[in-house]
Amino acid sequence: MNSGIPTVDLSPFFAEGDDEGKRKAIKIIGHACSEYGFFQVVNHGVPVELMKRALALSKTFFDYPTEEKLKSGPVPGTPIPAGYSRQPERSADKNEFFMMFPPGSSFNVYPINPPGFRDVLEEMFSQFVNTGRIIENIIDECLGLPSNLLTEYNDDRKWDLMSAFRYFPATERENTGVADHKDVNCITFVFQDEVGGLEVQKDENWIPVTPVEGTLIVNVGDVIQVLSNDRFKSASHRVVRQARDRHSYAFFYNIGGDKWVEPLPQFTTEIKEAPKYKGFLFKEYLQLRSRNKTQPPTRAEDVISIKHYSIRRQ
Ligand SMILES: O=C(O)CCC(=O)C(=O)O
Ligand SMILES: [Fe+2]
Repeated sequence: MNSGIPTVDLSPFFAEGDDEGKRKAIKIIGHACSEYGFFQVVNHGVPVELMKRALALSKTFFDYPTEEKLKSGPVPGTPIPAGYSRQPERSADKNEFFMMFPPGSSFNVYPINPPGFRDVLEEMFSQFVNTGRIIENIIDECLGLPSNLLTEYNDDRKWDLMSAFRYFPATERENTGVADHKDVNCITFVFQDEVGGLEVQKDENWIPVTPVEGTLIVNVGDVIQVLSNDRFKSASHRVVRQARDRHSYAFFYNIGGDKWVEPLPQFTTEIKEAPKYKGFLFKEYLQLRSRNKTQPPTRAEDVISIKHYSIRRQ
């Protein structure tokens, strides 16, 4: 099925010896990351049955009355809203979500019902971390970096997070599920139910990503764009609401907040190219980005994106 973005079979990375298969996959992913910033994967290691179960359980959860869902709302005073939340009324984004940090994190809040939801969420989280490592190694290869460079740099898994989303049906006047944005993190995984609605911007066009069961959508975020000095792009994407409720999961393979992010020497000094970004502390960027939501600027040009750090040349 033509879903609009390239599809890659990751099975060679789970078997010994298929070097030809690996080379092929690396070639498609390298091309996809520079042209689209997005691709999708099959045979990615996350069990398809687990993904289906996760969607079924989150649908059950989001169908509960609000007061029931709010029992697993964020603990007051925690810096990040783990558990169940709904986008603020004035936000353009119209969705509710359940967010978690790595299993064992003291921020996490889990609902008692539906039974099994917590186990499935925790299992999904660990599976995503494994697939994240594989993609990270592939990105090293695609970019011609020493193997393990990204894994050694990205050695703090505490900042990873996963969300289950429910988007409300479009109305006659509004259809924004998530307004267009670029992800801040390293690598994002998304899967959506059969309703669909995710769209990726390429050049001036919005490409709808057709839902295919068991497929994971992968995109590179701003961190990879900066490290690669724009070799790989963090693409704008959005969710357009449909006639029916739409459910999805997103996993954000992040980096530690204390990491310094700047173009790697392999793409600057070593090849005598100018850096396109100044360096920054990751958590400072996260803070600026979260302000876009908590105190939305009135002028569109004041919304913070990775351009905030770009070095403009005459
Ligand atoms: O729900 C989705 O399909 C994607 C959500 C998304 O882009 C995000 O949360 O950054
Ligand atoms: Fe996103």
